[in-house]
Amino acid sequence: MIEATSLTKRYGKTLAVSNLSFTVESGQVTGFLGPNGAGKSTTMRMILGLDNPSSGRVTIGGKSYHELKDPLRTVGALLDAKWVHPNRSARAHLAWMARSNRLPSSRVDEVLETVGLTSVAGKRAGGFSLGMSQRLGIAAALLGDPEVLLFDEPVNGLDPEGILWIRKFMHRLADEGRTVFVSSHLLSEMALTASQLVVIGKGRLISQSSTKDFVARAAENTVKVRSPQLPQLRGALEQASARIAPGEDGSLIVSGMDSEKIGELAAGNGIVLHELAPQTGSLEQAFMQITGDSVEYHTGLEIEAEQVLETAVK
Ligand SMILES: Nc1ncnc2c1ncn2[C@@H]1O[C@H](COP(=O)(O)OP(=O)(O)OP(=O)(O)O)[C@@H](O)[C@H]1O
Repeated sequence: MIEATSLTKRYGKTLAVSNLSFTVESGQVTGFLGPNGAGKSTTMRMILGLDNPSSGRVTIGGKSYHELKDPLRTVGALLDAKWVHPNRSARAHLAWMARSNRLPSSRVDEVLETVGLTSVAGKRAGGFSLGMSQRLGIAAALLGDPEVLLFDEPVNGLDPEGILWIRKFMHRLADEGRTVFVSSHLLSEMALTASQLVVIGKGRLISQSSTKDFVARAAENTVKVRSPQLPQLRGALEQASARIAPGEDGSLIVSGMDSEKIGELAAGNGIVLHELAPQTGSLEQAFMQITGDSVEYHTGLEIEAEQVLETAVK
């Protein structure tokens, strides 16, 4: 289990992580979701003792990374798949890692087998595709047979086959009872991979919940309503506990109530409607809205994300 308590990290004037508290349980995949620059990598580095918190604390099984007796047997991580000597073979790379961390050399062939790299184990890692490099990085993370695994944006840049492989592999690790914590900036990807979500924006916690609940919240549709009797309509909606936000051209954007109910409510109160239009956006658009002000910069990936999502839900 990973537990962060009021975790905070400053880099000069930048508050990269701010008062962040969350828990990651074993036996399931937990997604760490946030737009670019939200503070995911910084948090992961703090979990792994590669960065010290400015304040607060993060523990693995109750201990900070520096307090762990045998860190690699407790926690494994994939942060940067290209972190490997290009002229070394996959086997030599893992053997070197095992030796320098006092792990049994017998693990090398075991983990190569686990990630399906046995047949290319003697080849130069420098010639590996991104997908193969990711697998090698995962093999390295598994060397110490750790209970906790951290993956930072593991599917970035992978083809659909590579994405599917990683997703299945994570489920397998969780089914073995391990704690799996995986970061991503794509809700569509996390919706298919993780059963729990820790969502952050600009270093702050936005929500921690089951993926099902977060997706339901993100996908909640709104209804645009226009009426010449706006104050009366607003009053009736508020009384019926609908949520209201101002829209364009004096319209109201209503959530928590579908268009049929709004129409009936208006009719029941003798209110004239000029427009009653359900608004459906993509899940990824809704996610961008939820994390709204917390986006540091947009990348254009949102469009790609929508396409992935649309394929995923078909
Ligand atoms: N070593 C550092 N020095 C100064 N600022 C940093 C450093 N590392 C991260 N930051 C800043 O902290 C914030 C959070 O960055 P971080 O890389 O943790 O976000 P992220 O959610 O992992 O995003 P991305 O997916 O884009 O890497 C950003 O504003 C970033 O510029």
